[in-house]
Amino acid sequence: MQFTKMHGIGNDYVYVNGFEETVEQPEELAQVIADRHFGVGGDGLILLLPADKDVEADCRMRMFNSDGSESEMCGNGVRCVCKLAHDRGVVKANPMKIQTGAGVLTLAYTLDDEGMVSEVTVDMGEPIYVAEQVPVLPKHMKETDEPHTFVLEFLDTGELFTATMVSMGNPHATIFVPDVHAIDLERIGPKLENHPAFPNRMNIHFVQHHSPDEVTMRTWERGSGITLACGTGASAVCVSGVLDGRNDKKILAHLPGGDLTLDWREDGHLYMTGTATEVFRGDWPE
Ligand SMILES: N[C@@H](CCC[C@H](N)C(=O)O)C(=O)O
Repeated sequence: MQFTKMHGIGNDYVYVNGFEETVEQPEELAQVIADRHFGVGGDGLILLLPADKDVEADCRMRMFNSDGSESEMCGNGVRCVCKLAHDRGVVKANPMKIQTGAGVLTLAYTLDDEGMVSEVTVDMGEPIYVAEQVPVLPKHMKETDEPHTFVLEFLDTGELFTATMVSMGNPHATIFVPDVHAIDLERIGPKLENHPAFPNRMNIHFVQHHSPDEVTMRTWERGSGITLACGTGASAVCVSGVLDGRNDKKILAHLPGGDLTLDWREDGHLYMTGTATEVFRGDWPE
């Protein structure tokens, strides 16, 4: 089976072109192929597939975290799927329509001097910020004055975290802090991901504002742990900041692996712009 290693600002996945290859058990494959010591290495596995027959789209993305769990969406991944589909000659449409677990998304892209996709703007659709739909279980948290913001408590240590909940098709909790680098993400991340308030677990983001249009964020991803970037997460961060009155509707987000631009426009849709990069190709198993 041929694979391609790609990343969106350091959020790296092993990609398989399902127009050419068949993957029997993606949940199992994700765990072994994404292993950074015994496999190719990555934050998970992403498949480029034909769209379902009853869906109007150019192709389909399925994404699996490194623990084998499937997520509805991956913002950095969908930009790379767009690049893979275009650069391999599978889809040439621009804009391109990609079926995901969060619906059919529209992506517009620019090409580099060699005619390969370099930067992609994704219409991420309308964010969801009704707590029950994220989903979160309010009975396990303390309410605040904002309907989408709750206080979470660690029962063992008594630590409190005020988090704003937004779904971009997948669930995100954003915690605003004065210094993002002071957070012990390795300790706190898994405890928040698996908090009883989150029936489907949770992607966790700590965010520091520099100004109303510039933030730095660090992420603990559901099913993958610490990653260098999260595109759905950055989108949720932008929306959470607007809901909490902390930032403008258009922001620049600095993530450990690079930058994304997020724009929550008048049409109610969130637009994310960033790069997509191919690193190498190979055969699995060798
Ligand atoms: N890194 C991704 C999100 C991947 C899925 C996430 N871990 C989940 O389980 O929802 C992104 O760029 O959005």
